[in-house]
Amino acid sequence: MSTIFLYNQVDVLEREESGSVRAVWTLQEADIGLQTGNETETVLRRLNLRIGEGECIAVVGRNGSGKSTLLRALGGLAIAPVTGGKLMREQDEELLVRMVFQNPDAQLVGETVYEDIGFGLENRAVPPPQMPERVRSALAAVGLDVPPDRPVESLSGGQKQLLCIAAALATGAQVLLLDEPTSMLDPEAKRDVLRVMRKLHQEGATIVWTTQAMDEIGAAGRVIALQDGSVAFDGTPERFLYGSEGDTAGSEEACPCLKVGLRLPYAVQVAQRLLRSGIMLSARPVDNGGLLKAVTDKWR
Ligand SMILES: Nc1ncnc2c1ncn2[C@@H]1O[C@H](COP(=O)(O)OP(=O)(O)OP(=O)(O)O)[C@@H](O)[C@H]1O
Repeated sequence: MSTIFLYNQVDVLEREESGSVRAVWTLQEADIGLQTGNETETVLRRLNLRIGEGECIAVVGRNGSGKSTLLRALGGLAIAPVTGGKLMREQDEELLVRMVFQNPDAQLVGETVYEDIGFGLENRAVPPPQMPERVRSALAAVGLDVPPDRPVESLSGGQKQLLCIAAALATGAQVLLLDEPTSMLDPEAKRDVLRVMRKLHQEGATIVWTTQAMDEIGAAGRVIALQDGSVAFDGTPERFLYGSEGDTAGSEEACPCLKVGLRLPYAVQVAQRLLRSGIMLSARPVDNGGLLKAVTDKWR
C-alpha cells in the first residue's frame, strides 16, 4: 500500500485516492513559515493545494509573495517549516524530489561536469562502473553537449543551469522544484532551459517552478499565483492572462495576472490589441510562439 508522509511531523498516512493521477503533495489548510535566526514568521496561510504527478506548474507572484517559501516547503527544507495544517508528500523512491536554485554557481559542487554530476551519484551510492553512463545520459537529457571533463567554471550561465538540472536527473529525480531557474539567464539560455523543462515534462517529470517572467508561463499546464500570503489564482495560463471570459480589454478587474500586480507578456498585449481591433484569432496566445502561430494561421 502506498503512503504519504506528513511533512515536518512523523506520521505516515494512508494515501487518499483522487482520480487516476496520484498526488505528489497535498496541502490542507497549511501555514508555511520562514525561519530567520530563531524566529519563524508565517509567510503563507491556510493553503489548500493538490499537486499531481506529471504536472508542470508555474508559481508566480510579486517580489516577496512567498514563491520561494512555498517551493522550499515542498522540498522539505527546514528553513520553510509547516507551522499549521498539513503538507503531505507521496513517499516513493521513484518520486525522488530535487531542487534547483536561481543561481547555479551557488549549487555546483564539482570542478568538472563529471565531478558535479558524480557528486550526487556518489551520495546515492551508485556503483562507480555505472557512473559514466548515468552522467552521459543526464547530459543528453538536457541537451548539454560538453565533454564530461570540461571545467564547470568555463560553462555559460545557461549551461551551468542545465548542468544543475542534469545533476538532479542523474540521481533519478522525477520531480523537480526549480526556484527562478531562468531569472539570471540571457534570452537564449532562458529558451534552452524552458525547452528542457517542456521536454522533461512531456517525458513524465513533475515540475514546479517559480518565476516572475510572465512570458514563460506558457510552458506550464497550471499557474498558481500567490498574493498577500495566500493563493490568489489557480488555473491555466490562458485563464490567468485573459480571465475566465477570454477578456480582450486587458482590464485589471477581469484579468488575474493584472489583479496580482504582474505585467501581461508582450504577446498577450499584442493579441489583445488585435482582438480589440476586430481581428479574430484562432487561440489566445500566451507567448511569442503562440502569437506567431495565431497570426500566421489567420493570414495563411
Ligand atoms: N532571509 C530572509 N530574512 C527575512 N525575511 C525574508 C528572508 N527571505 C525572505 N524573506 C521574507 O519572506 C517573505 C517571502 O519571501 P520569498 O522569498 O518566499 O518570496 P518570493 O515571492 O520568492 O520573492 P522574490 O520573487 O523576491 O524571490 C517576504 O516577505 C520576504 O521579505
